[in-house]
Amino acid sequence: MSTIFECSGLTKKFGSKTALSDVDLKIERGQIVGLLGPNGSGKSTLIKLANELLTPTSGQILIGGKQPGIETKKIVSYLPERTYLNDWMRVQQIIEFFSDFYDNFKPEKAYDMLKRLNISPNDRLKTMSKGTKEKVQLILVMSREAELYFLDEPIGGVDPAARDYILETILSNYNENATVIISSHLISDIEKILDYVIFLNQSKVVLTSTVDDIRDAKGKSVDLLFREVFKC
Ligand SMILES: Nc1ncnc2c1ncn2[C@@H]1O[C@H](COP(=O)(O)OP(=O)(O)OP(=O)(O)O)[C@@H](O)[C@H]1O
Repeated sequence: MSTIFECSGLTKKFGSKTALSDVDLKIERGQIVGLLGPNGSGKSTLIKLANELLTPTSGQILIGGKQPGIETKKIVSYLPERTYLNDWMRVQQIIEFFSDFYDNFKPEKAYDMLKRLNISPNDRLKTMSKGTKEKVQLILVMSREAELYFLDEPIGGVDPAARDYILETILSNYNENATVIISSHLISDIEKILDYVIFLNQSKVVLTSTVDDIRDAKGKSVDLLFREVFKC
């Protein structure tokens, strides 16, 4: 295994507020990683720093051995917490746009996943429900053959019955050497697909573990451990 993402001494302050404090992490290739923590713990800040939407106050990030920049954007596919797509566009037009923009975007994958989730490529985003829009955005992000995927709260608006199916459909399409980092509050829904978890609390990493270790050594589900660690 080789490292796809690492950060050392990573700190982000907004004025007097510290959103991330001296975070050291190393994430290997070929894993699905849950970035978990209560509201305001720093999950989105970490993901935004990795995608250059923010710059660190101090510390360093390396993606595939390189600092975030043009080269890392080629290998990273990012689903932000808020939509950035023009919602008057039809899904088909967005797929054309992504095909032009990203060398590693595979339109056939996008059309296949849309079909499996019963979404018409002819529909405009603005006519879709919140959950369907989320599905479309996730499909677009996962249709790139990236080395690292960042999914910031990917299925919050999707109904519980559809979540498993979406996670399976989307993950069945991704290359097993790639790494997926998912931030989510829906731990019981996503934990079945996770290999590794990072717990953040109040801007710091409080636990990193393989999911197998949590289940075997601690005899707990990730959801139960999360509830214990973050009990109010
Ligand atoms: N642009 C900003 N200006 C000021 N403070 C910010 C900004 N962005 C984030 N913060 C603060 O940094 C901290 C971490 O925020 P972040 O959005 O990373 O948390 P999160 O773990 O993603 O939370 P949630 O689960 O609610 O999405 C919070 O206290 C938040 O208020």
